[in-house]
Amino acid sequence: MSRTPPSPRAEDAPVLRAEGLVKTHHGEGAPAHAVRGVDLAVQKGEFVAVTGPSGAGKSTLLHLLGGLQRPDSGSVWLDGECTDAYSEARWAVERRRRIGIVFQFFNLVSNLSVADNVELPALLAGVSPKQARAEREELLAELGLEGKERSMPGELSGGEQQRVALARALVNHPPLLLADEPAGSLDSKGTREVTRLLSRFHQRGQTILLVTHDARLASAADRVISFFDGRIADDAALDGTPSRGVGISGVLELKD
Ligand SMILES: Nc1ncnc2c1ncn2[C@@H]1O[C@H](COP(=O)(O)OP(=O)(O)OP(=O)(O)O)[C@@H](O)[C@H]1O
Repeated sequence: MSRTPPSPRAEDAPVLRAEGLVKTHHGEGAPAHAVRGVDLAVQKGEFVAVTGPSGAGKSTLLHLLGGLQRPDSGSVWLDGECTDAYSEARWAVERRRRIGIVFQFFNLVSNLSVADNVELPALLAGVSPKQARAEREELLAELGLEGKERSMPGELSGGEQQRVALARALVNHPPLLLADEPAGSLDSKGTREVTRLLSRFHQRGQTILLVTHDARLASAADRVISFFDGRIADDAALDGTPSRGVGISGVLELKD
């Protein structure tokens, strides 16, 4: 019989916690052991970047943390609450309420205007149309998108579309923002823009977990996790706090 982990609802519980996460993808070829046992806690107000080579399992990890994929084993806690028993519908609700997600290719609804894209998650969460509109206006002004409300996503630059995606992810004031390569399809100007905006939201207290190849983007974080072959190889605060991981060289030695 499987044991349900305890769900302490402590005041100081991490915004996000994962324990023993494992995920293997079964596609056409050999099984891909994308996540091989990950323990992780993200505290309120942290800005964490997960970096690592292509295929290391970074996106899979982010999908597990946001409930977009289910782990084979292990558990995820949101604000101290275990998500093991969450249905798909419950995860969808929690993603609207507690987790904003930004993807590399924006995932905006192409036949909805900028304004409607940003307001949609608020309306789905039961916010009144008046309040959703007010939130949208404030965020679009903050993100330098005034005057673009009636534009369709296809009429915007990549950087602008990513700013709309950021507004949509933040419209319900989620305690946690997850971002999967948010600058992956942008040029260097767009990358600088996204980096600056994430830093600004972080300075205001937004908790962020970001997956990226981009060193500039990772350098905006205050903690960088190196992910290698499905495991955390290194986990270090950028203020000189000693690493808590075994180090990438340690992992390479272990593999040899
Ligand atoms: N849906 C899937 N079906 C089969 N294999 C998958 C699937 N998703 C990911 N994989 C495999 O799992 C491994 C980890 O992929 P993942 O996308 O998590 O890595 P990543 O570190 O995010 O890579 P990248 O930086 O290139 O996006 C890879 O070997 C990938 O091919």
